[in-house]
Amino acid sequence: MSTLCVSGGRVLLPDHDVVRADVLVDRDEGTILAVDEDLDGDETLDADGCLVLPGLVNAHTHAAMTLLRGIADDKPLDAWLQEDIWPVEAALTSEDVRAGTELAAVEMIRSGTTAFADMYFEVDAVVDAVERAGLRARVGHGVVTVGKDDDAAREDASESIRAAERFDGAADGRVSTAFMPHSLTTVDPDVLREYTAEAREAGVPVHFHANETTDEVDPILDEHDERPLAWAREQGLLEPEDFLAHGVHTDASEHDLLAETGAGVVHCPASNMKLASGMAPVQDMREAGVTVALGTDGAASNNDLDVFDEMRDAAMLGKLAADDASAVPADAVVEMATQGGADVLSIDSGRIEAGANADLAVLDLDAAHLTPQHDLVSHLAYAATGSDVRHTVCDGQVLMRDRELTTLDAASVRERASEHAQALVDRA
Ligand SMILES: N[C@@H](CCSC[C@H]1O[C@@H](n2cnc3c(=O)[nH]cnc32)[C@H](O)[C@@H]1O)C(=O)O
Ligand SMILES: [Zn+2]
Repeated sequence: MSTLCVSGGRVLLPDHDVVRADVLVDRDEGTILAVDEDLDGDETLDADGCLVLPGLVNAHTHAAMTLLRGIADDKPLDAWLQEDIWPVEAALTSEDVRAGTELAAVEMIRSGTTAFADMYFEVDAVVDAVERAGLRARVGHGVVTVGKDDDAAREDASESIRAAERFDGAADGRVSTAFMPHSLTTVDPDVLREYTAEAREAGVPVHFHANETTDEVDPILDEHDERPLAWAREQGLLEPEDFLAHGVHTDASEHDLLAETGAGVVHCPASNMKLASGMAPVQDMREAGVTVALGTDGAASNNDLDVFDEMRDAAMLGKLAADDASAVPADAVVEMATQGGADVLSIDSGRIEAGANADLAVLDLDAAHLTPQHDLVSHLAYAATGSDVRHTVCDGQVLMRDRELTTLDAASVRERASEHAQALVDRA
C-alpha cells in the first residue's frame, strides 16, 4: 500500500468540529485510512497553517460553457438561452467541449472542487477531460427536443441513454452517469416518460432542470392543473438518486414530495440571481428534510466555477428569501457544498472520516481576509475564496500541490480554450 499524509493542519470533521490532526490516505484505494495526531505516510502534503476540508462538490454545471463565459450577460433565462446560448452551442464541436471542460477542470481544481455533475454534450470528450484531470464527476448528455421532429427528439434521448450506459464507471470508477433531460418544458412529455423508463432499466439516475423560472411552472400548472414536481413524479421522475437543478419556484407540497422520495435539489444561487430567476426557498426545503446541494450552473450564467462564492451567495440569498438573518447559516452552506453534494451525486465523499473517498481541499489560512480565526466554518462560508486553496486531492491523488497543478498544464489548457472560444464565436 502506498500512503499520503496530509499533515500539520486543522481538520474539518463531519460534525463541523475543527481539530488539529493529520489525514492519512491510501493512494491505491483512494480512501481515507485515519484522522489522528502524529500520522506518517510515504508522501507528505504540508498543511501547516491550513484547514483541511472535504473537496467541494459542484453538483450542477455545464463545464464546457467556460468557453461561453462573458458572451452574453444581463438577460433573462429564456431570451438568453434562445437568442444567445443555443445558437452558439449549435456550432460547438467535440474538440471545443474537450477544451472547455479542461478549462473548467483547471478552475475547479484550483478552487478546491473535487467532484461535479455535468450536463452537456459530446460526453466522450467530457469523460476524457475528467479522466486526464483526475476529478470525479457524474456526467450526461443533455436532451432538448424543442424544435425537433419526433425522430430527432428520440435520437437525442437515445444518445443520452447510450452515453449513460457507456461511461458509467469510467476513469477507474471516478465517472458515473445519469440520463439528463434538460427540463420539464424543453423535452416532449412522451419522450420524457419513455426514456426515463429506459434509464430505470439501465440503472442510471435522472438529472434535469426544474422550477427554475415561473415561465416553466405556469405552463405545467395551466395544462395539467398540478405542480411541476407532482407532474414529474407521474412521469417516473424523482427516484431516490435523481436530482434536479434549481427548484426556485417550489411550494411546500413539492418540498414534502422531494423529502419523501429522497430526490435531491441543487441550489444555484448565483445563476438564479444573475438571470433574475428568483429566490429558492432553501430554508424551507431544508426544514422539510430535502437534501440540498450547491451548483454553479454553467460559467456563462455565474460567471465562474468557484463553490466558495456559491456558499456565500447561498447564505446571503437564503436570508433574503426567508426574510430572516438566521436562515441558511454558515454551517448549512458548508454542509450543502460537501456532504449534501456527495449525497446528491451518490458518492462516498464530502466527509473526512476513515473509509470515505480521499477527496480533500487544503485551504491556506495565512491571509488578511482570514484573520482572526474565531470560527473557521464562518470563514468557509463568508470570507474564504477559491484562490485560498493550496492543495487539492481527489481519489487519493494530489491534483494540485502548492498551487501547481499536477495533472493538467494550466497554461496550455487556458491557451487552447481561448483559441477554441475565439474560433467558435467567429464561426457562430
Ligand atoms: N442536446 C442539447 C444540449 C443540452 S445540454 C444542457 C443545456 O443547458 C443549458 N443551460 C445552461 N444554464 C442553464 C440554466 O440555468 N437553465 C436551463 N438551461 C441552462 C446549456 O446552455 C445547454 O444548452 C442540445 O442539443 O441543445
Ligand atoms: Zn443548468
